[in-house]
Amino acid sequence: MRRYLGLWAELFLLSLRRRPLLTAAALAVIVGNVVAMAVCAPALRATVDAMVAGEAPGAVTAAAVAAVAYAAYLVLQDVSGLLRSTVVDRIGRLDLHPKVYRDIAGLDGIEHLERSDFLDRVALVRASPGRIVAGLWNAIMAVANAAKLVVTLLLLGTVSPWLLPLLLFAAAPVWCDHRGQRVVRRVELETAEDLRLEQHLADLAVGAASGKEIRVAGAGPELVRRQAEAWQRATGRRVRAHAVAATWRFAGWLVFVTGFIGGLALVAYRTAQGEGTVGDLVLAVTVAATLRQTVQSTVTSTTETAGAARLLDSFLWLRDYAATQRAIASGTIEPPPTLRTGIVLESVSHTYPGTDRPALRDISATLPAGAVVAIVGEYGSGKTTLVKLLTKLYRQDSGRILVDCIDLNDLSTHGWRARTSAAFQDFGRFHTTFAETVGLGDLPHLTDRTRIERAVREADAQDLVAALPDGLDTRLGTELGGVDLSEGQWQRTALARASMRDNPLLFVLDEPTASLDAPSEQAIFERYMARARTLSRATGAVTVIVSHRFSTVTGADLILVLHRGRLVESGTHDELMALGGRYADLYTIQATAYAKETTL
Ligand SMILES: Nc1ncnc2c1ncn2[C@@H]1O[C@H](COP(=O)(O)OP(=O)(O)OP(=O)(O)O)[C@@H](O)[C@H]1O
Repeated sequence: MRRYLGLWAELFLLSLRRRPLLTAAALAVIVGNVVAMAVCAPALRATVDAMVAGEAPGAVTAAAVAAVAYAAYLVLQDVSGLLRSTVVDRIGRLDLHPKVYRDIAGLDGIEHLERSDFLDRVALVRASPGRIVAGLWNAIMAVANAAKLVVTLLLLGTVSPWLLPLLLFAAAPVWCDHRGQRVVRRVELETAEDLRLEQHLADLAVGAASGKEIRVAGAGPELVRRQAEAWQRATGRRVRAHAVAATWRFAGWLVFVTGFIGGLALVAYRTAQGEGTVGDLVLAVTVAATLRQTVQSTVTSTTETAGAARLLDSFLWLRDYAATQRAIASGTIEPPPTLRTGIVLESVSHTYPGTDRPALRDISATLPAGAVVAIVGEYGSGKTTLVKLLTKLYRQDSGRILVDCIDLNDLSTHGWRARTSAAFQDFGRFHTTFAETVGLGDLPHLTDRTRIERAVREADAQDLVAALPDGLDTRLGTELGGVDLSEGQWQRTALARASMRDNPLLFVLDEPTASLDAPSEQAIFERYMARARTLSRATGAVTVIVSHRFSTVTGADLILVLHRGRLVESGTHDELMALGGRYADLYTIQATAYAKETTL
């Protein structure tokens, strides 16, 4: 609870700082609403008593006060809702959420993007913009409603202490409503899976991604039948649950009406006996009539405040996570202008969070300055993991990575990234203009046409650009009215993006040609080998190429062979072939298979 109070205090100060007028107005309206309610019923009683006593001026004044208070109560009630939703929306969407996104996007590593507990929480927080701030205002409303309840009880007490049990009768509809809602919520939870299934089947049946397969297989009608079945199962149970809730609500109202009539009969009896005034009777009727509403609002605002706990927990967890990561993430040393020694791996091991098996075990190797280093190995052998460590997307569990004798952990992440270029196998598809999608590879040169055109040439993508309707200015991505590209064409945009920086110290190509045909792949590799030589002369850059196809990397200066997370062999192509070990075996198998393919 202390953490929530801390968060609410912080949100309240944020609201006051960012929207001072709106926040103050919302608070003033809430307080005004409580005051108007406290004034209205006693003013009505005074009006009736003055009329009965024949005091016309007093009756008129009291009636005017009652009318103004009642009008103010109604107007402020409406305005309060409006102001609260405005402040919640503005602070939630414009101030709080962008801050959370900045915090998350600003994290150095990508561990969080591959953790399901993190992604679940992000999804929850994203789906509820404003609900975190609404939690604060629900808490304020819970306090205001409790104040209204106290006022109501005080007023009833002034008529007769016997009216105080009316609170219990007023609580009956709220309790019954709660019971009914519990049934609805339980059934909603139990049927959520059926509805998710229904949604999934609907997406499959009409979605573009699966459209071809569904049509060829003729599975459409079957999918629709299963979708309808899931829908009926879920909605049938939900309708029945709502009927049960309605019965509970009716029973609650019956109890309240019984108590209400009893209470009024009591006050009427006392008035007839001369123990109270007619004004008391009017006050009792007025206050008792609003009592249920007040109890209901108090319970609703309290329940909503408590109900937001899961969301608040997720939000606080994300913030803590971001703060912890920021605290450990970055070093401060700027990378050297050029590499002299290179990159040295000393007994590097890494296990992904939530897994038991190390993805890399005890890797020691030297990646000399200016060298082209190929990392080869079978699926899941740890190639990409090694690349993720070199680009500081993850931090190794043990061992050291030295860049010209400086520990990579001590290098400024921002500085190291500014001197790193990379094309990954799971490349991004940015739906913007072709020029921008390439220019994003080096943000300070986002609009530098000469550089973009050069990067396009390096990725051998000139023919692709020439075929686009507006050349470099063509918008990509059909959702935004642009052009869609094939897998291989998207991959070329990623390669061009990775070619934007002209002075990297580390140049990574992680399966950069997996979506390209064999001749394009060969041409690209030759081009990037040449680029690596140029970079090597300019900055001593290390070029790391990850590939499954051994034939493409035979020209590398050093080949590292990984197997189940271990470095099992290293050397040049000739050395490894002479060794006759794992590399030689796999190379021969691939070369034979390729030769068969080409002679068929
Ligand atoms: N984010 C992650 N969380 C947990 N385990 C992971 C994660 N990424 C990779 N792994 C596991 O680590 C091991 C090495 O994966 P890695 O992606 O480095 O292999 P790879 O050699 O690049 O494979 P591929 O050739 O298929 O790309 C695999 O067993 C993989 O399942």
